[in-house]
Amino acid sequence: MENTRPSLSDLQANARVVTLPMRVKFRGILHREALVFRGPAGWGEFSPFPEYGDPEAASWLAAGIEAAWEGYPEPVRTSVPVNGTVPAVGVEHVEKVLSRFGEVPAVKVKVAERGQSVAEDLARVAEVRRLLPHAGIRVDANGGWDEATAVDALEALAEAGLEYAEQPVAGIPGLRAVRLELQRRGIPVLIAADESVRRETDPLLVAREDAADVIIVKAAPLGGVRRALSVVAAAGLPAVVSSALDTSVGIRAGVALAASLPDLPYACGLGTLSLMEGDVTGEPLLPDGGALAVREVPVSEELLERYAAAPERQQWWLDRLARVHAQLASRTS
Ligand SMILES: O=C(O)CCC(=O)C1=CC=C[C@@H](O)[C@@H]1C(=O)O
Ligand SMILES: [Mg+2]
Repeated sequence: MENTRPSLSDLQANARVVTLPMRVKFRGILHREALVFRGPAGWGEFSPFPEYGDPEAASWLAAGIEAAWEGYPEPVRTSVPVNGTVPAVGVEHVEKVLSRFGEVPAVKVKVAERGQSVAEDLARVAEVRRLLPHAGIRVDANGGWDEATAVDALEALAEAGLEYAEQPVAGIPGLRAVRLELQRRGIPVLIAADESVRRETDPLLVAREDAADVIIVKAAPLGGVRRALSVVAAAGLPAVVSSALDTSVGIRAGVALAASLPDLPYACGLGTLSLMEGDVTGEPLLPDGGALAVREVPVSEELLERYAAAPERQQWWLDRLARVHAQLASRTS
């Protein structure tokens, strides 16, 4: 992709930094910052979470460059099913959060939030089950449980009927141990790996180690749609496409990935614009009838201005862009 790699000044020429307000706290934040840039093939996004280091952020930049300089592969479907996403809110807020997604075939519920108990997780999941008796339910612990707590919690949660449990514990050995213990006890919960795919140097290790039944794939941390497609093909496990809490520009990449996968057995975690108050387009990629259309995203100059980040945050992102661009340039492939 050497000939499609833009120079730093190519990227800077059309780069914009936004701070988008969120409707509900997610990952502990109420504002999502993102840098978007325009290239010959359209808009791309560069929005690694602020705490991520430059080497990890390089894959996110590769994904943005793919979008803006190469475009996406041919889709094999015209829309992709999406799940609703329920952050670690109190039971009394679940209905309101769910209402923002409309009708969805599945719901992902965040669990194991720091400072909360398994009882609170069980109550949140039970409330989703009460409100949506027929939806698929999956939980995401973001590695927040230890092994013993994970097995006990999943035994209790299994009663709600889970599609899978995403990253119940941190790390590949832990995932493998929990998966084996669930099997040994006959607890019917599949294990999905998220951080153990996107934050490992080798995204295929978790599959080789037999540590998961399902992999979560995100276009930005995996270095773009084409790279994510090859990870899925090589892993040989069912894949769930999910968002990185992106603007509609980044969600478009997730949609392209989901639309190009030969098999799409699960609803995608790409409905997250329902958690956001602002976006860079007047036509956000929001779920409609439980699905997102595979379509382009017209970026709005007016919204780029309305949500423009404060000058010091713009500078922070532009400095980061320069450092990470240098990282990417120093890689051989
Ligand atoms: O998968 C979904 O339903 C929504 C996306 C989502 O949960 C996430 C997006 C971005 C960062 C992560 O903390 C989180 C995840 O862990 O999957
Ligand atoms: Mg996750």
